[in-house]
Parts: sequence; C-alpha cells; structure tokens
Amino acid sequence: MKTYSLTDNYVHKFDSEKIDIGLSTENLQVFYGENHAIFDGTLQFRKNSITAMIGASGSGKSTFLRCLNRMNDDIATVEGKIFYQDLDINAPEINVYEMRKHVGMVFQRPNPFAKSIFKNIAYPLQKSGIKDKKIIAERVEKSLRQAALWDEVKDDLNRSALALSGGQQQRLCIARALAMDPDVLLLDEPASALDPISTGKLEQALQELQQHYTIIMVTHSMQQASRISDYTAFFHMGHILEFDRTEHIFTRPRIQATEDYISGNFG
Ligand SMILES: Nc1ncnc2c1ncn2[C@@H]1O[C@H](COP(=O)(O)OP(=O)(O)OP(=O)(O)O)[C@@H](O)[C@H]1O
Repeated sequence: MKTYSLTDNYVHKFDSEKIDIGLSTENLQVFYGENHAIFDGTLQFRKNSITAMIGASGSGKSTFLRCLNRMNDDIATVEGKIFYQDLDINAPEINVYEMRKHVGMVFQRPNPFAKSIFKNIAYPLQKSGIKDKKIIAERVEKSLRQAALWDEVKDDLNRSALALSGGQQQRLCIARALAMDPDVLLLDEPASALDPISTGKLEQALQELQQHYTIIMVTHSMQQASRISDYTAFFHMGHILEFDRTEHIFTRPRIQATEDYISGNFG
C-alpha cells in the first residue's frame, strides 16, 4: 500500500457571509476506545447542495456521517464541534430527538417498518405529536412525492411496505425522513443494495431534493459521486485530505492520494 502524507490536504472553505451553510464541523475527532477513527474533521456543508463523502473502506466516512446526527453517542467518544444553525448539536442542552427532526438519516439497507406504506410515514408523525388526520395525510402525500415514489404507490397506500421492491423501500425511507421536515438529510450508501434502475430513480429524487435540502451522502460509487454531487470530500485513514467542488475533485484534484483514488491507482 502506498503511503500518503496525512498533513498535505486541501479543504475548500466557504465564505459564510456569502454562502449558506447547512451544517459544519470543527476539529471533529472520533475515538472507538483506543482506535482514533477521525482526526481533525473540519468541513462545511453547503445548503441546497449534495456533498459526497468518498474514500476507501475504513477511512472514516460512516463514522463522520453518523456523528452529524449523534448516532455515535453510545459507541464512540466524539470531540470537537458540529454546528447546525449556530447550535452545537453536542451541547448538553440539546434534545437529541428534536435535533434529529432537523437532521434526518437514511441507512444503507432500507429499513421500513413492518406496517403499511401509509403508516410508515404517519406513525413517526403521530409519535412526534401530530394528531390531525388531514395534516398527516397531506404530509404522507407530500413526502412520497418528494421521494419520487407517489406515482408508484398512490393507488394502494395500505399495502405492506415490505411488499415493495428494495429501491421503493429505500425511497419510502427517504419519504419517512422527509416527513419530519428536516433541513439536512444524511445518507449512508443509500444505493448500495439497489439495482441500476432503482439507483437511477433514487439519484433523480436526490437531485430534486437538493434544491431544498442540505444533502450529505457516503458513497462507494465514484460514478455516483460525480453524477449527482456538487461537492466531494475525500477521506483517507480518518483524515479529510481533499474537499472541493466535485468537478475539481474528478478532473484536477490537488492531492496525490485523491488523484490515485479516483483513477484506481490507490493502494
Ligand atoms: N462500532 C465500531 N466500533 C469500533 N470501531 C469501529 C466501529 N465502527 C467503525 N469502526 C472503526 O473506525 C474506522 C472507520 O470506520 P468507518 O466504518 O467509519 O469507515 P468507512 O470509510 O465508512 O468504511 P466503509 O466504506 O467500509 O463503510 C475503522 O478503523 C473501523 O474499524
């Protein structure tokens, strides 16, 4: 395996006076016991954009992503700051349940509830205190439309979600996250279990959503990152070695490790 400098990096910084930032991290460090998994993760995620996180297996992408809505609370020690609308989401006064309504997450494997399509979305809304049936029905429809699933399921919302295809289930999970009205959507390899047609539909849905959300996505597919993301962060051994506009990363990266990774000469 080639060795690369871990201090030679380029992380583009936005002028936050001019550019809206949906989420940002400062000096994020993550430890699993003795294992130092993330070193100094300082990154800004632009609003109304898709940011892809790429890098080899074990480079820390999922660890970083999971910190962004505190999914690592019980399994790792997280140091540094994560800001959502000027709030440090790790501050003691933050209600994690409320915070996750603003920063939603979709996992690698679709994980719908063993309930109807309608209830998959209605149930979390009811749990969050919304009782009005009309509002719930409107939210179900809106989020299914946003996830580009409505046309495929509208005729039978009482069908079991488990009877949907994997790709449909993943879009249902996106709809479920969107129904809570988040600003930020985190996705951990959302298409890894999907066939190319389902992946295409999912990517199309994400590109529509990008107009209204801050989307942050871990992907193993460099084609996917280059097709749909606006910005790309390249991770290596727990370090963010490069962060820039996706077109720069894929056409003229500044860091040797990035160039080797995207051209398949890595390791
Ligand atoms: N729950 C955990 N407990 C202990 N160590 C973990 C845990 N999750 C991840 N790690 C370690 O943290 C490091 C980063 O792993 P992480 O899963 O974040 O990488 P990744 O880039 O997302 O990898 P992949 O692409 O394979 O999903 C690795 O050394 C991994 O072994």
